[in-house]
Amino acid sequence: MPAKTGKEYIERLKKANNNVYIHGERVSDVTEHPAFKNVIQSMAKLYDLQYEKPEKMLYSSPTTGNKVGMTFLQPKTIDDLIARREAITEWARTSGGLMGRSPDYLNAEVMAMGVSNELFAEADPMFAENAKKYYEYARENDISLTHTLIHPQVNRAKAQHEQKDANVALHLVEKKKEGIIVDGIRLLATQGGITDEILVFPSTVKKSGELDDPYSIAFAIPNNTPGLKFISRESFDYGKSEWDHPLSSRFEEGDAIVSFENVFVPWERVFVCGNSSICNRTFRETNAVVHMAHQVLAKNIVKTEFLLGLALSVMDAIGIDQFQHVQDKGAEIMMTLETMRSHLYRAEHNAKLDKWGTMTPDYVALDTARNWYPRVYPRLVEILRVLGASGLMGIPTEADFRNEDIGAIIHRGLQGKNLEGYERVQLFRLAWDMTMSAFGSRQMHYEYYFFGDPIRMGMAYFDSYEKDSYKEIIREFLGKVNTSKPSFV
Ligand SMILES: Cc1cc2nc3c(=O)[nH]c(=O)nc-3n(C[C@H](O)[C@H](O)[C@H](O)COP(=O)(O)OP(=O)(O)OC[C@H]3O[C@@H](n4cnc5c(N)ncnc54)[C@H](O)[C@@H]3O)c2cc1C
Repeated sequence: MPAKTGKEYIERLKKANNNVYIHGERVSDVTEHPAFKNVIQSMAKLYDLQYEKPEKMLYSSPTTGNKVGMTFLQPKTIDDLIARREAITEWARTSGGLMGRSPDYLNAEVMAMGVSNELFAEADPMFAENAKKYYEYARENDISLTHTLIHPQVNRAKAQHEQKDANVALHLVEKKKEGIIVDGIRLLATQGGITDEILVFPSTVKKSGELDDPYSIAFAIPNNTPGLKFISRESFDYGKSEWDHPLSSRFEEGDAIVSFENVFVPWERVFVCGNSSICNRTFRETNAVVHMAHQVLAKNIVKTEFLLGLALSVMDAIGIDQFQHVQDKGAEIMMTLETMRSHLYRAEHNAKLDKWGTMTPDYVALDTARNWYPRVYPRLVEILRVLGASGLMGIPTEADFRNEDIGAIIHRGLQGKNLEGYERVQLFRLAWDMTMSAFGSRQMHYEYYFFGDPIRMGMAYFDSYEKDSYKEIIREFLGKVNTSKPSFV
């Protein structure tokens, strides 16, 4: 099957009738429900874009010759890497980088695990074959994916097997002839229920010991598998117009708790079965984390461009761009953007073929970028908030502008240096939705926790960083100091 269109994406969701709950109710059709229908339209536009720009968004499948999504490509050259990133960028631009879980993120994971599947074979060659076949299946059917990596936050001081109710977290219940039975809760599936399938994988950061083997599983199943429930948090899409809520009304992806009640997973969909050692190494040894970080960096560059454009427009609108601290804050965003671009350039141009023949970006560049952005993004949001000041609260709605009594008053009273009131408020509503609305606050939280807990990610970064050569510089420097050690020390 060739890459899907937006219409096909929506039809599949309707047909699947995933078990989604929100605001205390079972959703009968996510494609029509106010909490999901708008983001589903945005997702559909991504799939349509594949056919609007086929030269950029599609390539010929190596197995069927069908035109499949470029974001599934196994890059074999630096040009391939760049082509895949350009497709990622094209998708990200449709939302200013605000759809964090557009399908390319998990397409990169599925690709990497599918082609670098040796690790899964350590337990049984069948698991490696499963990963390979799943990549082909996802690519050929343009499967949209959600994923869940985290155990519930019960008691973080204890391993899963030590929890007072050790059956809360998703765990292996039984191995059967045809597959496995799993039961329990996993967090937190962004786009849960508005995608075709779910990937269950270990955390990218947290490591487990052998006693947590029953919790150490990886598999992929359709989102309408019996026993699977997506329990969504309340929606931040309040059904407002695009003028009022320019981001929340289109890009509110939703986050869901995922409940598995004795769910059956056929063996052909299992990649890791009760093996903490393999789980601990999955993301790094398959290079999945590298290809996912490449997608994330490309997306975050688009997001930073969007934020910079917004900050500069706010400066223009209220005539603050000549003030020193305002320029300095603008420079901070610019330097962030340029640093991210440098990481991307280094990642792509220092890429090397891995042992499976995949052109793999420079991991140090990407690891640095993925550790750094969660730290800097809250600052970028703060800058926009500080520059916007009262303008982020003086934001009447579109309906106010249409009201005969007050429309003309606010149109005049809220004019800017270069904009009329209606246009200035529209701009500031965008800045508010990016920073302070429920949607904007979630974006900040999301970026902070995107790849895992930044504190533990930072510890892992510190641990894996090559340090000896730097200590050697100091040893050598001190060794050249012209002195002689006293005989008594
Ligand atoms: C908006 C949003 C969307 C998300 N979407 C997804 C998704 O689509 N799929 C998915 O799988 N996950 C998703 N997540 C979850 C995300 O992966 C986690 O939030 C992240 O990995 C951190 O884990 P946690 O939330 O369990 O935090 P916890 O591990 O519970 O940490 C809570 C706090 O305690 C501290 N802490 C806990 N344990 C330790 C320790 N051992 N050492 C030091 N400090 C510790 C942390 O530093 C942190 O400050 C999402 C999260 C958010 C906020």
